[in-house]
Amino acid sequence: MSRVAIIGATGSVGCFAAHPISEIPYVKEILLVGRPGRENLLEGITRDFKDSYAARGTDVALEWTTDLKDLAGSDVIVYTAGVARKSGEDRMDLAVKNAGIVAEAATTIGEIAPSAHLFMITNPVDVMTAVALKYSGMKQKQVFGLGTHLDSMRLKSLIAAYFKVHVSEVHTRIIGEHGASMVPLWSATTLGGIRICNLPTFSDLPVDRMIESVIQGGEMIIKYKGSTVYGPGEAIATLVRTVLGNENRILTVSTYLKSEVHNIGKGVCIGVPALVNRSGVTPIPITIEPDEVKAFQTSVEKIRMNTDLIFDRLEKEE
Ligand SMILES: NC(=O)C1=CN([C@@H]2O[C@H](COP(=O)(O)OP(=O)(O)OC[C@H]3O[C@@H](n4cnc5c(N)ncnc54)[C@H](O)[C@@H]3O)[C@@H](O)[C@H]2O)C=CC1
Ligand SMILES: O=C([O-])CC(=O)C(=O)O
Repeated sequence: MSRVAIIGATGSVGCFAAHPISEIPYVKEILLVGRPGRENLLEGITRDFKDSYAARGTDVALEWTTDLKDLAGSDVIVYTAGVARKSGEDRMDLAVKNAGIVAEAATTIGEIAPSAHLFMITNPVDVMTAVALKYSGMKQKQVFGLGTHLDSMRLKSLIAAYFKVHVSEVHTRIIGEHGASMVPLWSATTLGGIRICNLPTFSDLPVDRMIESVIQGGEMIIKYKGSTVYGPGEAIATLVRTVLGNENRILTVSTYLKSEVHNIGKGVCIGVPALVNRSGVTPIPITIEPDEVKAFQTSVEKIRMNTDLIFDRLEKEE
């Protein structure tokens, strides 16, 4: 039975994620981690959750801490701490601020919990995954980010609604940046197991409008309600369950690339299909259409440039 720690647990996403994570059958302990000075808030959140566990009949031990040393023995560490964007900002605008926070925490995590899986949520998530990987010194398999999994779920929902089918009938994938340069893989999108491009109605599908809606998905929610919570929270729980349950699912997460996608992106952390199980995350080799290759190349270069800028800055600050 496993122990999951959530760093940034007083924040919107970290706090909500504790709820679906507590429903995962393999989870026995949850540790909520917050900053010093937030003790009362952490105690309040913990008491409130414990009431919900009693009401639901959940047998999970829930504790809180402000000391990263308590991360020892964690199987998965979900990292949600840092600044969130406001409406009108780009996720990349958070890079400088969040990189400093992530680098410091990742260094400690690498020392305290070197065999845990470190699962990054903080934005810009692809760059933060690279920072966490470098500063934790942990293995590539162990450090991964939510990447374009949530974007893929947003597209899945739009396609299911368009065709009026259950979401489970739709398989789709967005790769690349968790941001404006994301790349939808229509070539890998199926409806009831049939490639969507082979459906007579495919030409009517408003693909550009759908992708624009996914790109703007987070922005619109932030504009209307302040933060995205339930989508990311459930998506986080899916990844935690897949790792702890050794479920061998193929999910689109941000991971360290070698040559898996047409030899593009060596050394960059970015969203690609990956096998996810108890040993961690392994990108799977794929072949995609020429226009998708081109778009992925553009997305990779954007993330590479921003990651390099952040690494330079962090090195100068050291
Ligand atoms: N990858 C994805 O799909 C998603 C990523 N996010 C990202 O997750 C992060 C958290 O989002 P929210 O929970 O909405 O933000 P929030 O503002 O509600 O919570 C932020 C949390 O980080 C902590 N924090 C802030 N500054 C810190 C510092 N200097 N050191 C340590 N901890 C610090 C706060 O105490 C709080 O617990 C943001 O970067 C956001 O962009 C959010 C949703 C989805
Ligand atoms: O949009 C944001 O800033 C939060 C996020 O990454 C998402 O919900 O996709």
